[in-house]
Amino acid sequence: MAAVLLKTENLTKVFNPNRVPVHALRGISLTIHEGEFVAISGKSGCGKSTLLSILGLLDTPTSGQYQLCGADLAQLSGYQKAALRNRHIGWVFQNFNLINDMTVAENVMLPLKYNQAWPKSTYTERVNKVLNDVGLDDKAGAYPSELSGGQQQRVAIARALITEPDILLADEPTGNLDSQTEQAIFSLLSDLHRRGVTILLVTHSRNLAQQCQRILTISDGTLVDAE
Ligand SMILES: Nc1ncnc2c1ncn2[C@@H]1O[C@H](COP(=O)(O)OP(=O)(O)OP(=O)(O)O)[C@@H](O)[C@H]1O
Repeated sequence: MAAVLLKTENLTKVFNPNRVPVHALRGISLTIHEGEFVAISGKSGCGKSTLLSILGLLDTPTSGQYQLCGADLAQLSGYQKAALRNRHIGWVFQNFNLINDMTVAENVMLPLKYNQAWPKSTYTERVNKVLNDVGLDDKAGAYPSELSGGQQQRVAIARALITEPDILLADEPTGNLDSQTEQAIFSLLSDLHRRGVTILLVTHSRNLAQQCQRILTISDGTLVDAE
């Protein structure tokens, strides 16, 4: 059995607890193992992004337990959580989040500067490798504005992969792309999964979710179905 990468028990998230409370998550318990490709699916507003933000250490739960790579998050300081995030998690967002006045290579290299694990002498080699992995080796010197949406998302995926994270968290990564480019980006994620990357994908698309190994369906902050 593959190792457990992340495990939650009874996670809740309440926004605006002192005004009009919004119960975004109402007790989510799940386990993700190394090597899985899992979709988080459900209607708009059901809590998908809130869950992913907590799993990716961009937000904290109101209550419940969360263990990432064996570490209990409740026991860690903000600094320790940031270190854990840099070491274990790669993020891909719907709107790419590239820095427009940096080249593709500079964007992709950025996470290495916040991660002590990689000596500076290896940066160029690593950038070339991940750009090759996403099929963009000829675009290292281009600026984001010179690329198509699909190419920009490939750059964002390369940037997420450069530190060899244990898990890739993708929040609607194809939400801004046409259907043909959506399928191409999904194929890239599938290919990365076949090469050993663990992926958690938030998607509205039932079609994409059904191409993953497992679907976690959320409704009104609750896990209703695990296929
Ligand atoms: N910062 C916030 N403050 C208050 N309420 C919030 C905040 N963020 C999210 N919510 C609420 O929490 C609920 C879950 O939101 P979330 O963004 O997780 O849903 P989602 O499933 O990702 O939706 P979508 O598919 O539309 O992106 C919604 O009711 C939303 O309005």
